[in-house]
Amino acid sequence: MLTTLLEHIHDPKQLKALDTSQLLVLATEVRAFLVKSIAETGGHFGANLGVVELTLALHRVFDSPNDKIVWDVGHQAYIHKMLTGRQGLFPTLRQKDGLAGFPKREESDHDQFGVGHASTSISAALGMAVARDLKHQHHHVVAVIGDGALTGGMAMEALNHAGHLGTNLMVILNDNEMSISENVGALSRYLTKLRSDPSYARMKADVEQLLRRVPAIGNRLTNTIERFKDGLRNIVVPGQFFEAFGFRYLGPVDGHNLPLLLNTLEDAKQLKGPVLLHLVTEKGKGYPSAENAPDKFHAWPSAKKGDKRLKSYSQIFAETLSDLARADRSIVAVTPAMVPGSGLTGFAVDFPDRCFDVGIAEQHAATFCAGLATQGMRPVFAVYSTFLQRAYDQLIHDIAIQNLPVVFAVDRAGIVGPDGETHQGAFDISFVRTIPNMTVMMPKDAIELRQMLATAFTLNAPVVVRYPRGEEMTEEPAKPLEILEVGKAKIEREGTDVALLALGPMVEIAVQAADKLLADHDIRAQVVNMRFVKPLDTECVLACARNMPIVTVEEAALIGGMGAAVVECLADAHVCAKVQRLGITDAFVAHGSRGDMLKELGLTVDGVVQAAKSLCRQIDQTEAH
Ligand SMILES: Cc1ncc(C[n+]2csc(CCOP(=O)(O)OP(=O)(O)O)c2C)c(N)n1
Ligand SMILES: CC(=O)[C@@H](O)[C@H](O)COP(=O)(O)O
Ligand SMILES: [Mg+2]
Repeated sequence: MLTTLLEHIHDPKQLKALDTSQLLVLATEVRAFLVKSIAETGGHFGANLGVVELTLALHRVFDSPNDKIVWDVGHQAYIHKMLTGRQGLFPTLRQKDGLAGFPKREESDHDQFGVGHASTSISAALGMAVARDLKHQHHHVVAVIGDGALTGGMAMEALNHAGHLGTNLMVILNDNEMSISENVGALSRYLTKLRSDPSYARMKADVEQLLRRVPAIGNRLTNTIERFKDGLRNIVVPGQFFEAFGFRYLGPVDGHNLPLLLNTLEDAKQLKGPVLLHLVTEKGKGYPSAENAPDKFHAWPSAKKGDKRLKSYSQIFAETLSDLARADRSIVAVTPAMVPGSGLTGFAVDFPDRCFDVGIAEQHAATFCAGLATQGMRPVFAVYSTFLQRAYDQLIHDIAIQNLPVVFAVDRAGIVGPDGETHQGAFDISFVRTIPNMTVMMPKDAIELRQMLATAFTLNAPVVVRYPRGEEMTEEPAKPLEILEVGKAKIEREGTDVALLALGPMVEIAVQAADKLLADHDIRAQVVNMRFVKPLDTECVLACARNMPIVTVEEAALIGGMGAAVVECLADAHVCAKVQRLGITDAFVAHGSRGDMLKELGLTVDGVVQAAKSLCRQIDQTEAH
């Protein structure tokens, strides 16, 4: 049987024994393995194909885990995982109890920093470098950051600090001109200039040659000459931006030329102080469809939908927004580098002047919305729940205190599935509900999502509409869209034995649980679609609590969630009631399918039935005594 080089790599140290031609063979094998494996499991695709040579070169030149390699976002770390003893786990990628889709410290000593969100690598690597210095150690620290992630404010803050400290740190900028979709912004334009202007490369070579010829004689003269050299460099040598931050800039270098990469890394490794190595790579390299449409192959494309009426919540949000925007010219959409994920591709085409991709910059996006709102615009901040965490102070300081009418379209709220801990939308209710002036709602289905968006624009205050990752059956909405009464829950099913207070997609689970409770246990459950977490329908909650025990069901953290709001309401009204809360317990939810993880949390029909049954049994026992 034919064996491959890759099969025999269990430790990156083994790469040191391979010559360049063997490494080139290995690169081909890695690509083939990656394509086959991700086609089976799904996962992040294009970014990994783009760093095959880089990852091989890094593990050949550096000595992981003693040398620290820190990946930004981490969606491109699959090859790193393959080369560090985890190749056999790829069939379990992003599945429950399987290999994680991002680096995780508990998974391997080679994963130096847990990640999933963008723009953290330079800060984390700098922390590691400073710890090394304080402990008088001598290893290398390397951060690998993409051109998209570099647009994040944190990356700039870290460059600023690293340049100030001046310690040994290598930052590798993996520039493929792409974020998930095309990278945007002035910095991106600057990188394009560095990459593509042949005169830069020519001038750089000429100047370096000229500088080498200038003789260094005598101290005073040397200083003058050095100043002259620096001046010349600043005029014509690319990388001025990074040099101004205190980094030595190297590049641009072809990130797919393995021999060149090996030499460049070996040289760069000898340099002292902060160094930025600018690599030019291609997202999707080696897989033509991904090379031609890197945005579509950021992750392996999901199977085509069979039923045309099945749409993602993101699509329903964006279509509704387009309808509303046609009627109201003040509506604008703002997204932090998530045009396709948020469903905004069509909106961006229809309203190019009213759709703003601000790059990976959630903090800026929030305050940008605030500014728009002060001028009478109606900004919609389309953001994943997990990434909204980045903008908490902006939410309070820039939006809520001034009671500005920003609509937060909070996508991926609840369990997201295969991305795991870093991406679960667990906390938004807890962190938003505590802020004065905020309204928080969650639709049970597509129709309600449309109604809630329309309702949000009737309020002259900040509003969160949260909705899950997933698909919904959708019919053409009745027009005009019904405006909901703010703070009013809806009783979906009358009952007398137990009240199931549910939020979002959990309403359907509760309805099915009520059917089962009646059929199998003769328990009549009342089902309430809470709709609003804030303001809470306290009248409805108290009416339920006075007559029956309560089970709350939500796809959100229990601490601070909708159930917590119900319990606060009872405490404030001095009403004693038996309440069982179902939701995300005080632990991070790992990766796995959405279904698997909801099951683990008891957020299923059976989970609700069990909880309701046991509450009713407790009450029967109390009454029997
Ligand atoms: C704070 C944050 N916002 C948004 C995202 C979603 N996201 C994941 S990868 C990515 C693009 C990153 O682009 P780049 O760093 O250039 O890496 P590439 O995929 O091009 O290799 C985005 C926007 C994220 N992970 N974290
Ligand atoms: C790495 C990252 O943050 C994104 O690529 C994320 O995985 C996208 O998630 P969705 O698939 O839910 O859009
Ligand atoms: Mg990129």
